[in-house]
Amino acid sequence: MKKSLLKVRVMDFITSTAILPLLFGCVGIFSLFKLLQHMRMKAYLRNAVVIITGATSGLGRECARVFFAAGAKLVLCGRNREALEELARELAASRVTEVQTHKPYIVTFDLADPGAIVAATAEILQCFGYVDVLINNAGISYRGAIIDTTTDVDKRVMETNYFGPVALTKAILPSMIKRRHGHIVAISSIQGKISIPFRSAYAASKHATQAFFDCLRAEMEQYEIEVTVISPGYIHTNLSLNAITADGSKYGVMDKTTAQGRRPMDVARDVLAIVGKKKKDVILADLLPSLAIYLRTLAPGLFFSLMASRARKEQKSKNS
Ligand SMILES: NC(=O)C1=CN([C@@H]2O[C@H](COP(=O)(O)OP(=O)(O)OC[C@H]3O[C@@H](n4cnc5c(N)ncnc54)[C@H](OP(=O)(O)O)[C@@H]3O)[C@@H](O)[C@H]2O)C=CC1
Ligand SMILES: CCCCCCCCCCCCCCCC(=O)OCC(=O)COP(=O)(O)O
Repeated sequence: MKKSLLKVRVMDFITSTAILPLLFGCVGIFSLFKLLQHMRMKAYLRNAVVIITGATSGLGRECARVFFAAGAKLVLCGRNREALEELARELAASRVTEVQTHKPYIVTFDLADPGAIVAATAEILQCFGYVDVLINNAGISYRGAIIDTTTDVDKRVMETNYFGPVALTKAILPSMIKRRHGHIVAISSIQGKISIPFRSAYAASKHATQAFFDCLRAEMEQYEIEVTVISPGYIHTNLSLNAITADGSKYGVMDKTTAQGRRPMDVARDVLAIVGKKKKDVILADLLPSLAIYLRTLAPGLFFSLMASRARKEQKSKNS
């Protein structure tokens, strides 16, 4: 049959049957579903009390911008009060017309200090009475060979990336359980799913994060508390500059991979949508890291060989 004749026959079929109205109906229902989802997401975050840790820089700072614009009552956390105050001033000066915005509240504490976490939680609960969303975003990275790394460094990374967020989450949880409402978010990493050489402490802390919050999700379902783990790939932030090395000194280098990473503002917008949609576990990365995760699961032997070869190459370039 000629191509043009086939086209005419197909068009005839479409117009003479109920396919066209059905097609329009499906598109209409889909658009309506999307609109309702968007409205529900906006209502979920409007006036919600949202704690963001690590709001002084990078992803946390951009999350603060997008959650502020969504009408959340923000609690900005970090160690540097001046940086948080500057951000709060900037947010207050920004013009958001769509929703009513709220002056952010600032709390400074070090995630490596359990006493400070308890005091900060008490302050937040006294001020707001409750917390709707806790975003465990603060974190520190690390570069070094296991053989050279002091246990103090391993502990420092675990304290900031794992024990701190766990302690903060545990401090907030009872108030959420009482209300049978709340949402805990953990910003993990692709390195919470796969481990790459010379990142042992960081990858271990992110794997532990994934495991803890997966357990939490299961335990909290009965209280209607949501748990979301987000695993981003590289983001263009100060993470590598602030990373610590095997002896605990600052790495202080903007790695090429980090510099070429996604814009923190774009990742923050994704975080907002993921939280608004109450997703449970999301990988926010390009194809290669996503494939690497599948490879680790489906062909671990091959994945381990690739990582060993990567380690050899990195070691060689360090020695030369
Ligand atoms: N950048 C990337 O490529 C990726 C980042 N991530 C994750 O994203 C999250 C945010 O990192 P990013 O924005 O990139 O990095 P930044 O270094 O820009 O920000 C890290 C934030 O964590 C805070 N922080 C660090 N240590 C402590 C501590 N002991 N107590 C309290 N706060 C602390 C810092 O605050 P301050 O020092 O001012 O107190 C800062 O606000 C981290 O969990 C990171 O692992 C995940 C995947 C990729
Ligand atoms: C079927 C073919 C699969 C090919 C897979 C090849 C394996 C390639 C390995 C890719 C490794 C990607 C690592 C991504 C790491 C990442 O995104 O980490 C995010 C961070 O947390 C960055 O922190 P850092 O301090 O390490 O900069």
